[in-house]
Amino acid sequence: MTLPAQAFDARAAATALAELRAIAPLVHCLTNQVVSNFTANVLLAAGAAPAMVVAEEEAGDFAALASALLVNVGTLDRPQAAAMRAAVGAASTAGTPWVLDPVAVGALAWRTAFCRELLAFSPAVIRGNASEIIALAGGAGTGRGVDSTAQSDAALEAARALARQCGALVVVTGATDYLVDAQSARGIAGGTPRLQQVTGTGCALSALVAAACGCGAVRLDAVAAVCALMKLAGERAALASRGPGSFAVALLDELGTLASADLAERWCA
Ligand SMILES: Nc1ncnc2c1ncn2[C@@H]1O[C@H](COP(=O)(O)OP(=O)(O)O)[C@@H](O)[C@H]1O
Ligand SMILES: Cc1ncsc1CCOP(=O)(O)O
Ligand SMILES: [Mg+2]
Repeated sequence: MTLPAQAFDARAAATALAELRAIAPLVHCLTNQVVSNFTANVLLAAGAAPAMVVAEEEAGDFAALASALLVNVGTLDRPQAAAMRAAVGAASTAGTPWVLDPVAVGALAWRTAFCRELLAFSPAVIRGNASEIIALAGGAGTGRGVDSTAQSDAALEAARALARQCGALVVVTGATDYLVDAQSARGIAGGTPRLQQVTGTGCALSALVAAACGCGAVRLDAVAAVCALMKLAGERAALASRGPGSFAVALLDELGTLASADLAERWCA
């Protein structure tokens, strides 16, 4: 069975993006070594404030005072796992919303068990590619390292099961991004395959999702806003660049300069 997906509310998303830029949420990032700098720059470009506070001794304190927390297991090791446990525990106690990016879950047993352990601490959002979401929900791992071998619509049922299991909003990205909760699914089509040719766009999007969660009550519109923002910035950057290097630079420029009203213009009929 395939879940029917509704269109997202692009006008409400435009409003939510303007609010995010006004609030400039402080995002505590526990992320992987590959994408740390790029993630910080994406958050800054979009109007949020990044901070990578990584020591186990400090991660809990900072998670308690940040607007939101990102946990990304891309280059997970023992010290980082300890810092993540401290941060997620403190975030739960303090009411800081946190986002899980289950990079390469399904491909590797230790990180798969670790992410499943963290689900008990109620992430606000889980953002992953289709293979990761299918595997985290208990299906067979179909990924190729950090990349998906499945289309995002193939993960809709898994996303629904995961949302029901842990109460999170589940975001499955791909040619169409889907926002799935226990009751509904919303789709955002667009973007460009070029987004897959620069490492860290998915990871940076998860950080933007955390920023969206750090703007008050977790709202579907705010998460949709940052997904749409990445897609539209990618479309524009593809037109303004001549390869992966200039695309990455152009993407940051577009994330910073795109007007919130542009989201409504792009996706409203
Ligand atoms: N085929 C595609 N066409 C358009 N946009 C895509 C495509 N694949 C991925 N994206 C976009 O690239 C970004 C990263 O998504 P994805 O590649 O699924 O994550 P990950 O890097 O975690 O595997 C998202 O903004 C997503 O919408
Ligand atoms: C290449 C790589 N290896 C471990 S984490 C990572 C970055 C993955 O980034 P993304 O999932 O956003 O493409
Ligand atoms: Mg990727």
